[in-house]
Amino acid sequence: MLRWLTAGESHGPSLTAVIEGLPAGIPVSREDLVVALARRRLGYGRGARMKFEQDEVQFTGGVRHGRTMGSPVAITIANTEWPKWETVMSPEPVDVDDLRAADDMGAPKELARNKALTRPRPGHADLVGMQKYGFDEARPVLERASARETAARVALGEVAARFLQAAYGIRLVSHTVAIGGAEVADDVPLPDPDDVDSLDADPVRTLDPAGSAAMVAAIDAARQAGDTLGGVVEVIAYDVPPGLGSHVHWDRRLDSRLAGALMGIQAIKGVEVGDGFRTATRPGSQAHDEIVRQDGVVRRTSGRAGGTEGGMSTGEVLRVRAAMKPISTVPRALRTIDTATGKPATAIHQRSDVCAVPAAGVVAEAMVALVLAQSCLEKFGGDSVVETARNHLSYLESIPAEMRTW
Ligand SMILES: Cc1cc2nc3c(=O)[nH]c(=O)nc-3n(C[C@H](O)[C@H](O)[C@H](O)COP(=O)(O)O)c2cc1C
Ligand SMILES: C=C(O[C@@H]1CC(C(=O)O)=C[C@@H](OP(=O)(O)O)[C@H]1O)C(=O)O
Repeated sequence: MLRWLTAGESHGPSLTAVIEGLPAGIPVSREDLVVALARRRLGYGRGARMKFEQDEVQFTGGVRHGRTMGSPVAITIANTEWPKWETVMSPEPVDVDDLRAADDMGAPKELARNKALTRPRPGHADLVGMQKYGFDEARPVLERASARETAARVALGEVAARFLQAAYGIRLVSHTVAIGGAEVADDVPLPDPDDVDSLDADPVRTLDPAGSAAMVAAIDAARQAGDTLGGVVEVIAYDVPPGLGSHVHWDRRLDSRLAGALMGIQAIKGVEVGDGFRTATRPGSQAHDEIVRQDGVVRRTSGRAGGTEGGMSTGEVLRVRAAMKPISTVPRALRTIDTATGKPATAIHQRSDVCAVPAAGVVAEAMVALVLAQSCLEKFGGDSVVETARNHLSYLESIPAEMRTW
């Protein structure tokens, strides 16, 4: 069983990620993680932190001489700003009243970080987190609700992606399909996983120049208006074998696991598998992917289902989308209450992103990689890359020639 966990706060000393159940022999290096984390920091509309955040990453377990050993893989990502937050986020007891009193007496800005955050932001975890955990301010909630945590998931996802490629030849890519009201054109070809550099070179990670320009303009307009934007990202996986997941039980369905993993990303409010909600508007004759024999192999005439049927991968291109709500720290602050007094107030506004949709695509790609790695290991097992790759091949060879899609 493949399982993973992350820990760490947005302004704590570091993030920690552990993944257990990966086979031995996956080629992966610190440099791979550095590149993956740099991709997550990209994207037009991100805030100041992404300009200086270094994501100082290292393996602290499970990898030796560039290969996994089959033991839990542990990763640490240091937070660049930790020295400024050492007191506010100190794990040791501090006299909070003293610190807050210093703030009230006009302390320099770095000390004013201690101020109680009592004006919860609509759309963030602040208010309900305070109610649930019994806090009198939002700091202990927002520190973990923050999408800083997604850096840890991207690092784990990179290890999973290296595994998928080395063992089964599966490759993944993500791109942005909409920001605010601006969308990519319908006829733009799917991105090539072997050329992510072209995607990453685009300010919003899309291959449609007109769509990209419209999205950048939308972000500029939102910034000028003191507003924020959400959007839609798509993840595509190529060369996924048929039969991952299962129709026999709800929690074994691949589509259910993918949806759960994508909804588990901060601010994601909708998931589509294949054409998803658009399929619901079509008649059955135009909703499914017809099965034909072409050039001696089984083919689908379209990819509307997004590569799953009956909760299993079909062997076609896997395609899932996630819809992100606009950033909830809105500069033109929304109405809230001050939880210290109960009186009306405007929500706290601190440094924040205007739009983080391009980064959410990189996070979504990581989550899909993790789910696929888990599903592949359930299907093929194996304690080494060589063993699981052999099991994969023998399964494919067991499928009768009349049913093969390759
Ligand atoms: C990559 C990424 C970056 C984000 N950046 C911010 C940000 O700068 N400010 C903010 O208020 N929310 C940001 N968010 C969204 C919050 O984390 C999210 O709104 C919050 O966790 C509440 O969303 P939820 O209701 O889905 O949990 C970001 C989300 C992602 C995925
Ligand atoms: C730190 C990251 O994203 C953060 C996500 C986030 C939020 O509220 O989710 C708020 C901001 O944090 P800060 O207040 O420190 O600038 C973003 O920068 C990151 O992605 O690494």
